[in-house]
Amino acid sequence: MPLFPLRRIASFKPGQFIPRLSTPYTPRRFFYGHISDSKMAPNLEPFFKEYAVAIPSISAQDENRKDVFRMAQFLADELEALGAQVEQRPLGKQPGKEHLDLPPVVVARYGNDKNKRTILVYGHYDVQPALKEDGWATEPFELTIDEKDRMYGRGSTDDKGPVLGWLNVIEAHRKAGVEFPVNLLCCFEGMEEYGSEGLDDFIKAEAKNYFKDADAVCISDNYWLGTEKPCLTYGLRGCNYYSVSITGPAQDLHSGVFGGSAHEPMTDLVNVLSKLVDAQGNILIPGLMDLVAPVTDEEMALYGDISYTMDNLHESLGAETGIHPTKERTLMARWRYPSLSIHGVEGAYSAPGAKTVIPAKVIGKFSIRTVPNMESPDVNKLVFDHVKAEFAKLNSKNKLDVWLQHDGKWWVASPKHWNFSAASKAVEQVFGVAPDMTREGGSIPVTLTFEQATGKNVLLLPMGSSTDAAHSVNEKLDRRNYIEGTKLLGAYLHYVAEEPISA
Ligand SMILES: C[C@H](N)C(=O)N[C@@H](Cc1c[nH]cn1)C(=O)O
Ligand SMILES: [Zn+2]
Ligand SMILES: [Zn+2]
Repeated sequence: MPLFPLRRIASFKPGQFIPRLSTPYTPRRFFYGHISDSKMAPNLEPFFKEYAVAIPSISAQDENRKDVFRMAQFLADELEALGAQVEQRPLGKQPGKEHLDLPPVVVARYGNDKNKRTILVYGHYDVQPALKEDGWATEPFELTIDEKDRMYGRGSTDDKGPVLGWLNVIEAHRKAGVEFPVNLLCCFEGMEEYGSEGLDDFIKAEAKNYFKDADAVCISDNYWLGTEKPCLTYGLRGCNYYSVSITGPAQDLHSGVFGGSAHEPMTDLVNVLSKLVDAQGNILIPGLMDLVAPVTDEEMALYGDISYTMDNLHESLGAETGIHPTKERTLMARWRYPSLSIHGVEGAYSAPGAKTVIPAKVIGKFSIRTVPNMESPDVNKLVFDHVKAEFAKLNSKNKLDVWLQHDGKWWVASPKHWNFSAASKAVEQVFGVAPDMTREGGSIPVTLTFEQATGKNVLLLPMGSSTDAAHSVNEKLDRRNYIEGTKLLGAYLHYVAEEPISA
């Protein structure tokens, strides 16, 4: 494959004419839902309000399930319009919530040339919850672009931007009249932010069917370590998500009448939660750290070379509240040690004001990010035993229950594979630097499943940067990352086509 088409794809700019293209190239899909951007406005469709960031496809909230389905339909329609063969595969009912259908997996094939490599790309079209009242400066489901070309909106970086990046790559090739370098298989799911319910079985079933031609897998669903230098990622932490409920009185109580004379669920819960993790991030569950693989000298030597500073951490935190004094210790805490986070309490009074209520039932939520060699059943046993033992020490007459909501496995692979070499060359082509090789603190539950079920190498190729605030308020994707990231995905596919077949 000559480099010419690659250069052409990798060097166009938004709004710039490229050969054989009658209109300026604009990755228009992402800009549906946004009208005031003058550069993009001429290319917007009149029905813009319906799409992409504008669809609140929140998988964790039952009332948004219809929106998750709408988002699947949007993607399927877009892929079909681009000439892909698309199917929406049902996954059945949601376990534990049988009144809800799981959103479909949108699978697609673009190209079926036996002489080309086949790349399977995975992404997710569901998003985390978001409310303006959480502290967003703009409406979370209206894409808003500021004067620094930062594109704000829930899902912008996690993971609608990267998913649409793959579609933009197809569109760019079609508009430019450039032959597509590989066959592309797409697998886009709608439950990733809720533990990828149902997808493991689907991947295992399709590994030797729909995905059988895949030569390698690429996932664009994580972030650079900083804001300037891209990275390729070869490891993820897992995630075990727990709920602990405490119930007592038959209904909420007046604290003046019952305070001091009844065991209070919220008091018990706060006591139990305080025994999980200390203020320095140390997990207080006996035996848990014994499950963690020891650090080797070889691994220790890797951290120093990574382009990361404490300033990068402070920039993405928006504060100087890091726990550890050095970048090495910070990266290890994020990549290779477990962490325990307390996320919230259902049933507790959280509105402004001073209501003097004693909640009758509260449910605390926490999760543990897991690492090699922690196995989920071992972690669960230690968690359940510890929570029950700490509750027993309170001598409360309330009732406690603790359970696992969902778990996802950690993953660490070898980056010594043509899949990573191709991505590395693409980063150098598009950004002019060699990428850092990183692991990631977040979780993409199906990564290991793809690796094991297909037997193929899996690469994580992120588009967004460390300041994107995924899962937080004011999530954004910089326009530069979106445009250059789209080029990166395209260039990667061209380099994949050039990698020696024997590798
Ligand atoms: C890294 C990826 N973009 C992501 O955000 N994954 C989620 C997946 C999840 C949700 N519950 C458990 N895992 C994450 O890491 O929180
Ligand atoms: Zn994601
Ligand atoms: Zn996410």
